[in-house]
Amino acid sequence: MIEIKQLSASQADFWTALEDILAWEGVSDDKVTDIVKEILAEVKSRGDEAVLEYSRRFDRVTAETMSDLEISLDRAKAALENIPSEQRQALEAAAQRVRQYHDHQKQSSWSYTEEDGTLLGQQVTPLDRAGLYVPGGKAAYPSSVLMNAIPAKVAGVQELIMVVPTPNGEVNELVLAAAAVAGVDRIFAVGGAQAVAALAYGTETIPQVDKIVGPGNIFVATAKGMVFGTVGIDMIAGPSEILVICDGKTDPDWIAMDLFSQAEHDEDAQSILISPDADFLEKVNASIAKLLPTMERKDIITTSLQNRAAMIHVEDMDTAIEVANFIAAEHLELSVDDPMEMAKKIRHAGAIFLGRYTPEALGDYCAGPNHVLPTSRTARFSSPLGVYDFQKRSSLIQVSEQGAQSLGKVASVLARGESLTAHARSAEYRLKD
Ligand SMILES: NC(=O)c1ccc[n+]([C@@H]2O[C@H](COP(=O)([O-])OP(=O)(O)OC[C@H]3O[C@@H](n4cnc5c(N)ncnc54)[C@H](O)[C@@H]3O)[C@@H](O)[C@H]2O)c1
Ligand SMILES: N[C@H](CO)Cc1c[nH]c[nH+]1
Ligand SMILES: [Zn+2]
Repeated sequence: MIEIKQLSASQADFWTALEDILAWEGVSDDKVTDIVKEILAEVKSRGDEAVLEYSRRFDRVTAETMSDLEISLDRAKAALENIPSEQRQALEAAAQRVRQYHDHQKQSSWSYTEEDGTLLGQQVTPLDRAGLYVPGGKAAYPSSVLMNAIPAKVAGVQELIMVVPTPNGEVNELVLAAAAVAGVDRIFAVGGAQAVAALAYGTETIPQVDKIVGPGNIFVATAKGMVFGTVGIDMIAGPSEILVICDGKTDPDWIAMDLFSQAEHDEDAQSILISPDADFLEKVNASIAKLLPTMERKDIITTSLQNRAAMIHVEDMDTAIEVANFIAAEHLELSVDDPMEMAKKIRHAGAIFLGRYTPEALGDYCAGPNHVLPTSRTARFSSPLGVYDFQKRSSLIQVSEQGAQSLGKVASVLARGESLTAHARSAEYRLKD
């Protein structure tokens, strides 16, 4: 019988117990840090040769040269032609919804003109070249291809370089088909820290990019953290998480399966249920015991639930909200009568799924919003991957002759206060008297 931690928000040590459950040990592993540092240094100095060596070692590919690891766009288009039509239609339907949603996020340049003719504003431009990391070690993620590539395309990024590991040299046809649907420009069958390093520093074959986006395991996340500064990154995403708040009136089998849906990603994934109804928590425990043996990935789910899941009993919904805001989960399901009212009180969550008919899984594939989301409590300060991650802003300043008189005096005083004489004189040269 699977043992899931049962907590009560009224127990004396509740908040410390919760913090223990939320702590993700993977983040502070010195061994991983050392391995990733070495991989980055080797790829930086030896380029393709090092990428090939690591791909042979970690992904067991048999490629002789880096060009063997480039997958042509014709190959991706052929994959799209050859997958079953049901899969092609699903990919295209999902892509269309993701595109439509992200179209709303596109930011435009803006400016305003002051009375004296001075113009101020921001010019919004896309990145030139983005690197898309598509995870592929334990499972293949065509949906992540769409979620990474489509916002970049909407932003107007000129070149999208996708990397994806192909364990044992096995290429996933749906991943390639998704790359064709989303308009990726180049694809390399490379994963892990070596892929991140290649995108960050560039190699003889893999072009250097301006920003690397996309989720991945601890090696990928650590590498992204280390190359930040050389290139931009979207976020450091940890294992998937789901938090469900339920009033006890949803079918317990539905809630059990929603918890499984994230647990099946990874042994380190986290699933938490909060309810004011103690009997309901028991019913979900029973559903879990009943449904677990039917799951294809029951071993991963079992480890994830045993190590990282929790059932939390609360006195009322206000406490449920307080706990949810503390957890700041990647995905938050509000399985209650009036989810919209409750959502107004949620301050921290990557994505909020409203109502009993909105399982998180629909957001993973086709609702439209991005599924690359802040994890490990980082929703307190970061947001879903979006078009804005592929756009940057330059300030626009055009001072009129008249404006230069008033601004010049202010700047001159402040510059002299900082003992920066060249600044002061530069402003003063434009003064008429
Ligand atoms: N947040 C999201 O949107 C999202 C989406 C999909 C997947 N995910 C998460 O992404 C992760 C994917 O992980 P994954 O492992 O399946 O694929 P991955 O592509 O992230 O990692 C596979 C790579 O890890 C490297 N690696 C493995 N063992 C290594 C070792 N001992 N030393 C050095 N390098 C090693 C290999 O190079 C391999 O190519 C999961 O945690 C999953 O939950 C998140
Ligand atoms: N739930 C994952 C993000 O945490 C995304 C995903 C891809 N495929 C299925 N799920
Ligand atoms: Zn998922």
